Amino acid sequence: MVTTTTIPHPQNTPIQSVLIVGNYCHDVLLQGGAVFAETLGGAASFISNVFTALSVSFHLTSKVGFDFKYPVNHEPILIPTSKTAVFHAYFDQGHTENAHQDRVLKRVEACDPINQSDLPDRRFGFGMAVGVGGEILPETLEKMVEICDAVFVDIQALIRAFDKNDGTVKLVGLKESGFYHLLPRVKFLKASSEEALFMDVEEVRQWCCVVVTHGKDGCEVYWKDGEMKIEPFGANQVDPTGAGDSFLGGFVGGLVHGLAVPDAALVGNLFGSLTVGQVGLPKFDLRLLQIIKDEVRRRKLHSTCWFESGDDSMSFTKPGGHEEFRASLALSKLVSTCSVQECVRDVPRSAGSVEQVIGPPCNGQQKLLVGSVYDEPIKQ
Ligand SMILES: Nc1ncnc2c1ncn2[C@@H]1O[C@H](COP(=O)(O)OP(=O)(O)O)[C@@H](O)[C@H]1O
Ligand SMILES: O=P([O-])([O-])O[C@@H]1[C@@H](O)[C@H](O)[C@@H](O)[C@H](O)[C@@H]1O
Repeated sequence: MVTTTTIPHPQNTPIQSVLIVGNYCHDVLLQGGAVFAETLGGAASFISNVFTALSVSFHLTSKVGFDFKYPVNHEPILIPTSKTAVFHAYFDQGHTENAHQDRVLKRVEACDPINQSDLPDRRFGFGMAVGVGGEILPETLEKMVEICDAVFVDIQALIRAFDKNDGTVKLVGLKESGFYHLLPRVKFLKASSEEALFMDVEEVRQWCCVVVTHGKDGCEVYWKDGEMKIEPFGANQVDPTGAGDSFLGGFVGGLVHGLAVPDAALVGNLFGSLTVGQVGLPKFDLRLLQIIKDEVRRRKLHSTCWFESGDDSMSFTKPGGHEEFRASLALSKLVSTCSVQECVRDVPRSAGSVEQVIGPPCNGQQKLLVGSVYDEPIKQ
């Protein structure tokens, strides 16, 4: 259905392959009883967007139905007998008794699960289990830990349950999820502060590293022998959707580039903050990206990723210059607020093909009003 056209970036050759597993979905955002945006969604779409921005190569295993309506540059598996997963996000139904919850999510359509046999038959350095609608099964995660050196899991892929009548997303305890026994084979588990209430961080950190994101307050990393807070970046939030996904994309992208955990978590915080400033899937300013990539390259500590060598000792210590790295990333954000900008965007060129081009500024607010190339359905 959709083919990929990649314009090579001479000094930005994609590095080290990552396996992303999770379905794309259609997101409908509602406020005051009305739809204010419809966008491509799913953790897989936000993460691949960040990976493209950071020149990280990846393989995507994602399923959509016959009604999938967005142009994407990584082809999902089309299930002709199924519909694409759809989520409705209600921004004015947050439970006041739960300060962690900023929206109520309903899964109004589900797509097929991702089975072991859907995964590619080769090895990867990194795997990401990032389902949104219950599509990742315990056996799927089991195969991922077999074929990937280091697996990163978004807890939302494991603990979501869906109301039988209206699809309202509820969370179940991690222990009751059916995935608990696999945690010792997982490298990182990421949870938002709301989701972290459904696990015992003290217990889980004995088996795998845990990253808890705290919205505007940044994130916290827990490992067996320690923990640390990673400072946030400022943002003017217009839509929180995908912040956690983009965080994970930036975090893993940083690790793939050879950063230590605290520096990679800063890159995660940066992409989380860039995402909340736009509605739906964010577009990134080209100059901002170049600065981020230059800074990341300068910070690279290892020629290969640290867990390939099996040596964790240095990875959790904030390396010298961490604060300076944060300051330079913060400065890079200023570039995107300048008036004359250029942006990288994926433009549908003909039925079923997309191409990356550099174009005029992308203004997050504008996206809400006029839509964007990502938001534009493929014309039938
Ligand atoms: N309002 C905000 N300002 C700055 N950064 C934010 C904001 N909201 C989220 N982020 C960044 O995105 C990350 C993920 O956001 P969070 O809301 O915790 O996840 P989720 O989208 O899964 O609920 C945070 O750790 C932070 O780095
Ligand atoms: O906002 P976030 O928690 O990072 O992630 C979101 C999911 O929770 C949601 O189910 C999906 O519809 C969104 O597109 C996005 O992936």
